[in-house]
Amino acid sequence: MARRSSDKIKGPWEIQPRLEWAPHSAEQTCLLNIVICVDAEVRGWGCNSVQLPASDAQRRTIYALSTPTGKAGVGVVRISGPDALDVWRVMVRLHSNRVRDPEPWKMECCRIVDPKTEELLDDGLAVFFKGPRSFTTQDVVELHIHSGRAIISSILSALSQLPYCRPAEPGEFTRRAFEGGRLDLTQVEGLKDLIDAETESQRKIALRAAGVARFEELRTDIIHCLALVEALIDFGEGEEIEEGVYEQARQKVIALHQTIQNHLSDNRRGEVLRSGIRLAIFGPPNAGKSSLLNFLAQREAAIVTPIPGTTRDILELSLDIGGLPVIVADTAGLRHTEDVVEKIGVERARNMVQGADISLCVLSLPEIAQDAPNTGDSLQYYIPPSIKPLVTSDTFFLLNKSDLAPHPTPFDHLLEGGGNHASRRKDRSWIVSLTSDTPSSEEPIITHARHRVHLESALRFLEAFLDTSPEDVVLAAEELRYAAQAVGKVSGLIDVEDILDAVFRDFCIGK
Ligand SMILES: Nc1nc2c(ncn2[C@@H]2O[C@H](COP(=O)(O)OP(=O)(O)OP(=O)(O)O)[C@@H](O)[C@H]2O)c(=O)[nH]1
Ligand SMILES: [K+]
Ligand SMILES: [Mg+2]
Repeated sequence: MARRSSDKIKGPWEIQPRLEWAPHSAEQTCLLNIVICVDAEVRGWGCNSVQLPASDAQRRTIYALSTPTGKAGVGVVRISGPDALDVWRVMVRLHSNRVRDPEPWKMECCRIVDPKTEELLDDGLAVFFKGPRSFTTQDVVELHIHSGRAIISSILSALSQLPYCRPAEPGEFTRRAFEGGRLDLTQVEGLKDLIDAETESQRKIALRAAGVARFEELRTDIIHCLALVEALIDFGEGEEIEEGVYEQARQKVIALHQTIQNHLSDNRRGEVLRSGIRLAIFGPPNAGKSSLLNFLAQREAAIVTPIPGTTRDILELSLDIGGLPVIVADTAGLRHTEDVVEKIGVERARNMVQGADISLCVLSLPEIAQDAPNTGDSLQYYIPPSIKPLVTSDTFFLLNKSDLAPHPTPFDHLLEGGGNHASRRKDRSWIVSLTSDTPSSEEPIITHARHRVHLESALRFLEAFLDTSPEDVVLAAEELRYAAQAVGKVSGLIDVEDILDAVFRDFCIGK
């Protein structure tokens, strides 16, 4: 049974996987709803921004297999660059046998041939996307072929013989799309995450990033404020410009400041969802930690024996729990020991627990029940001394081996009631349901540490604007310009002047 040491769960979001753990017999099923809440101060989120190859000055034509290698119905070879049409001319033979250039954006049945020998490589489909109306904004040819190892390699090697073509680097098609203005940086990151997304929630977050460029909206809003202030510099209130313009800008900035602050106080949900939650299983020896890990993994990943001190090193597994990526670590049982190897294991276990986002302490219910004669006492009196220093308000407890415990146990009161508490079922199974009081706030938009850094800097510039006296219009405008640039860095667009011109023209209609 898992139970949080504090009643209220502060975390803003939750996982609600339903674990049905019945290591010993079907009758003693232990149903467990773990709700994992991650608090603001999670540690160690690295910046995982996309690594793209260096810019290709010559913009040569590149090619690659765009679908996974291996046996499949269809594989797609993509060719992008100024010579894509030449590739078509030397390798694609239309079934109609008519010699003509492709009709753009139309799928055509064709034979794909070796450019030198005219030898047939495969029968398939081909389509020509005329730039800039293509993914990369360049001319693109796609060859839809039968996806077999031999066919794929014959087509790729035919392409490699063409002097004007070279194999694409990882991410290079996307890079060209970005450089062609087709995607902004957040969309590129979203696309990469989408390809990498292993679990459902990650997929959703990635889709969101790829679809909505929310940062662009923010930036445009800041630029609107800037336009208002710039208008004052150029014309001066009361003359050609209506009264109260500065105040209008101020109010907008206050609202924007709030919006950005809300995004920043998302407790890093977006980043956590992307990189996975680190869950450490710990507790005294023989409590059943490795059994729990094996249950979660649905396989015998860790060695389980009745001998205390079985696990020594840390065993980490990446799991998908309720659609969230969770990195679960099994650790050595915590106890004082003179054994050199076990000692190191215990030290590693402590460090792991301290570095984890969530820790789950497994205790043997019969063992702690032995020392707990009084019903109604809090669990914390019975936590073994070796465990206590690692227990925080965010530690979950799992009271294991309930099948061996006396009935009633001194801890039944902890497990009664519903909602945020645990409840006990009549059939000796247990349900613990810990749900967050705080409804999940808005969808997170910050999925990379890089976004956070720029948003924080934008926030500081907006604050500086609000602190500037309206007399100092020029200085105030400068702060807004910096704020827009900071947000612009998220999407990789910093051409503030261009947008400013456009917005400014609109704003000054007739003045
Ligand atoms: N009866 C009963 N036995 C259990 C339960 N869970 C685990 N065990 C047994 O308890 C023993 C210890 O289990 P492990 O999973 O190795 O315990 P551990 O906490 O990983 O132990 P160390 O790695 O030595 O610290 C094994 O014999 C398990 O089969 C349970 O719920 N009920
Ligand atoms: K053991
Ligand atoms: Mg173990």
